[in-house]
Formats: sequence, structure tokens, C-alpha cells
Amino acid sequence: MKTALIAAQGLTVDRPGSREAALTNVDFAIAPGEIVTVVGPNGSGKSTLIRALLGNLAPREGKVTRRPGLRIGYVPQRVQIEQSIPMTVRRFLSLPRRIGNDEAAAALTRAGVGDLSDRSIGALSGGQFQRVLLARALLGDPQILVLDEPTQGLDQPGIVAFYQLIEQVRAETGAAILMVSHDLLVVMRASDRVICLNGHVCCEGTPQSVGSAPEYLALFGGRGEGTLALYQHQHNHDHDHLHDHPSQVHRHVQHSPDGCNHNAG
Ligand SMILES: Nc1ncnc2c1ncn2[C@@H]1O[C@H](COP(=O)(O)OP(=O)(O)OP(=O)(O)O)[C@@H](O)[C@H]1O
Repeated sequence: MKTALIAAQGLTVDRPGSREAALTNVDFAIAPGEIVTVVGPNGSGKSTLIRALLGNLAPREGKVTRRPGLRIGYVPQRVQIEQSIPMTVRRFLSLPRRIGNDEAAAALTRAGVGDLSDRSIGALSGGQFQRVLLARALLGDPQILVLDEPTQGLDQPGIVAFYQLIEQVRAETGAAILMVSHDLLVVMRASDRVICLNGHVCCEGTPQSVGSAPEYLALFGGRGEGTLALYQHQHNHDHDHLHDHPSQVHRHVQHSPDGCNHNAG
């Protein structure tokens, strides 16, 4: 792997205010331009991993290394905006750091919402607001974009459109993408790697081809083709036949004694 932008070795992180681990012995690395999707059920430690990688949470054991001077763009899981406070999109982009009009316009255009600058934040749809958050994360020309469940609350066409946008951002800027999703089945197809978390790294691999699931293509009416993939990871299957299909291989890293309990394939 090219020199990682962010790497972690043997990361064990406690739940806040507790000596109980939210994450145990996690190794992680993301290279420049790579798209990595972290999936896992609720409470599996996805946000904890992101916070530890960003340096916002100190690990009990292990270490995190970030490339010196690394520019990170972060799209948070939830942002509480007081609807009654009148604030335009343009002004929102200047919080907390004042930015110039050209920079704001470029970021909004790149996020596909170049026409929303003067709109009130409170009047945006969920999908528009996500794009404004993305625009804000793009300010400062990040080398890596970190998105914590960015498609939460979007409908399926909205998810497809958002993933297409992210692919475009990667193509145009070369930024690496680290995306978190609680959806165990559907991931962004452009992901170079999918990491399945359940308190530890349960398994990782490439996303499965959506072409193998005609009912899924039917569901999306073709709109998801090339964008979404099913990620199958039954834990009771035979791996031997996968050697003929390298694109379908995933690697089981470690099992907890009581199993991963999230068979979703
Ligand atoms: N502020 C907190 N105080 C106490 N426990 C917490 C706190 N934040 C997270 N935890 C616990 O740490 C564990 C991991 O939580 P985390 O938010 O990382 O999971 P997640 O995979 O991101 O979940 P979700 O999909 O629901 O966002 C959970 O058991 C959770 O209850």
C-alpha cells in the first residue's frame, strides 16, 4: 500500500466513561485516493473508530498515525441546526472560519448545490443539507473525506445520487474517502475495500457485484447499477470456491468467541 494517510495498529478503545472496550485490537489503513467503507450494526464501534482515527478519542492500547499536516474534511453523522435561526447556506459555510465567496461557490458547485447559496439552511431537504455539509467538508481542499453515515435519512434514489457525487468528488480531487454505513447489505460499489466491524474487524473485502442480484437491480430500476453493490458476508459459507472469483473474495480477520452475529448475505 502507498504510504497511508491514516493508519492504526492494535487499536483498543474504551466506551466513554467505561473500561469496557468499544473496539478491540483494530488494524486499519487508508491510502491516498482509496475508497474504504466501514459497515457494522448499531453500536459496533464505527463512530468510535472514526473518532479515534481523527484523534478525538484516545485509545487504551495501540496507536494511530496520521500523515503530518493531513487535510481532513469531515461530514458528521448528525448536525443539529436550530431551524428558527435564519441562516443562509453561504453564512453556514463561513462558520467557524470565514471563507471567501469564490471558495464557497466552488465548494457548493462541487457538491452539486451551486444554486443554494442564498437559501435558508432550515428550508433545505435532507439530501440538499447533506450536500451542503459535504461542501463544507470540501473547504480547505482535503486529502481525505471522512463521512459518518452520510446517507442516513435519504431515500434510495437519494443514496444513489449521493454515492455518485462522492465518486465524482474522488475523481476530480483525488481525495481518499472513508465512509461509514450501518447498512450491512448495500455499499457504494466504488469502494476499494469494505471493512465489517463488530467491536473488532470481523472481515474485510471487495463489494460484491450487484449484477449477481437481479431482484436488487429491479428494485433500483437500473439507477443503482454501477453505484451500489450488495456486500455478502455469510459466516457459514465455504470460501474455497471463491478462489476462482477474486472480485468476490473477502477475508475473515478475526472472530469473537461468540461469533459475529450479523450474517447478512
Ligand atoms: N458518549 C457515550 N457514552 C457511553 N457509551 C457510548 C458513548 N458513545 C458510544 N458509546 C458506546 O460505545 C459503543 C460503540 O458506539 P459507536 O457509536 O461507536 O457505534 P456505531 O457503530 O457508530 O453505532 P451507530 O450505528 O448506532 O451509530 C456502543 O456500545 C455505545 O453504546
